[in-house]
Amino acid sequence: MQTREFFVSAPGKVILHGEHSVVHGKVALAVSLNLRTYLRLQSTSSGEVCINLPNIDTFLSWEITALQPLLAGCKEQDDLKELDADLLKRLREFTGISDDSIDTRSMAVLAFLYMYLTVFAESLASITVSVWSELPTGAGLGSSAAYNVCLSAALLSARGTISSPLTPQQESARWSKEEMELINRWAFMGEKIIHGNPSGVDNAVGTWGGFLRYHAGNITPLSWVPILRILLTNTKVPRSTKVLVSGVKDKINKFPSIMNPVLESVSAVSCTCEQTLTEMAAHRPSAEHYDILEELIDINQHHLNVMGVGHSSLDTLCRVTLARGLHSKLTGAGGGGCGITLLRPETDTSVIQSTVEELKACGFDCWETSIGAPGVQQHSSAALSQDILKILNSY
Ligand SMILES: Nc1ncnc2c1ncn2[C@@H]1O[C@H](COP(=O)(O)OP(=O)(O)OP(=O)(O)O)[C@@H](O)[C@H]1O
Ligand SMILES: C[C@@](O)(CCO)CC(=O)[O-]
Ligand SMILES: [Mg+2]
Repeated sequence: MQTREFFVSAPGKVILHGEHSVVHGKVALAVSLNLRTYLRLQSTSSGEVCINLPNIDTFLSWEITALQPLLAGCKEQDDLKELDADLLKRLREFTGISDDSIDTRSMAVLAFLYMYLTVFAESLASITVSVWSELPTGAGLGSSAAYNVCLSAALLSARGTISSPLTPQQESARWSKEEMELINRWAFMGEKIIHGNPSGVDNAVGTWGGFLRYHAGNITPLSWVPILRILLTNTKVPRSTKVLVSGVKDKINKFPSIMNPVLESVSAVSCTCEQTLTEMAAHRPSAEHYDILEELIDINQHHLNVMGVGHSSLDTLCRVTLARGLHSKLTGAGGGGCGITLLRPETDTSVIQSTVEELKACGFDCWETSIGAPGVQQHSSAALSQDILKILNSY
């Protein structure tokens, strides 16, 4: 390992349509956000692996010699489809993290240690990894995926499995298509640890960035989309993607003939939305196009409520925005967390301001966001803001 210091970042995401249904093989539309997770990796000579996660107040280190026995009997990870269940079991015993834990810190530590051990299986390296994010943790904006994509890119580069694409002249650089595919596949392993049964859409957006259609593992970038204005609201109600995803699965198993048509209908919403966006990009976006997008948002929000992933805070968001003619739905796993509101080009600034004020008065965070940010990148320290550097360099 030659790397002495290494910076990477990956974006969060919003799902426009298809959350939960996408776990069951249906179509989703998702887009990257301008909020990112940043990671600094340093090679050290301490004989330890250290992880600093200031967002979740977690600072831990382990002796490499204590971790080495966990790898005994480990198989080579070539297909990256399934987790190594025996290694995960040993890791859970080692860390004292139970199978049913959804604790924020435990999940982050388990995902890190699993990825570290499997990437560096041949020779465990002495490194310090620090991660800090602009994304709210566990709020539906893909914080887990951005975390896993950063870990995957940094660990694979430090190990030499993929290149370090940054040249001395560059501030930011991206990996080749093949390398990004590998980053995405390893990040998916981390998502499996944190989510239980992820579809892969979140790590795909974190890796590739931009606007994507995701269907049963197939990723199609959508380059022909109009510029959409979106208001993001964080209800600040905590929830766990893992619990919500498993709740939907239970409902499908209990009422297959009722739930399967709902999933199918959400898939049709995604496809109709994609068709409408393509038309909007090809011609001038019209009021009728926006009417369709708004109706699709309403239909999907009702479906998500049927799946059991709504929350009274999200009902409040929908009610407050609808009183001003704006349409909202939850985004990500739901159960609280974040919602999106579509702004029409003609929506008056005063309407947006009063909506934001009323939502803030409900105790929510609310801001107009910008979408379509680049996917995972390597950075020079000069590319990062002083604030971010200060946080990452303080460990
Ligand atoms: N900045 C971070 N530092 C450490 N751990 C993080 C960070 N961001 C996310 N995580 C890990 O990811 C978990 C949150 O994942 P979860 O999937 O529940 O929410 P999300 O990814 O924000 O939302 P969604 O999956 O609905 O988009 C946290 O509990 C923590 O384990
Ligand atoms: C709820 C879900 O559909 C999206 C979470 O952002 C889960 C997944 O796709 O893995
Ligand atoms: Mg997540």
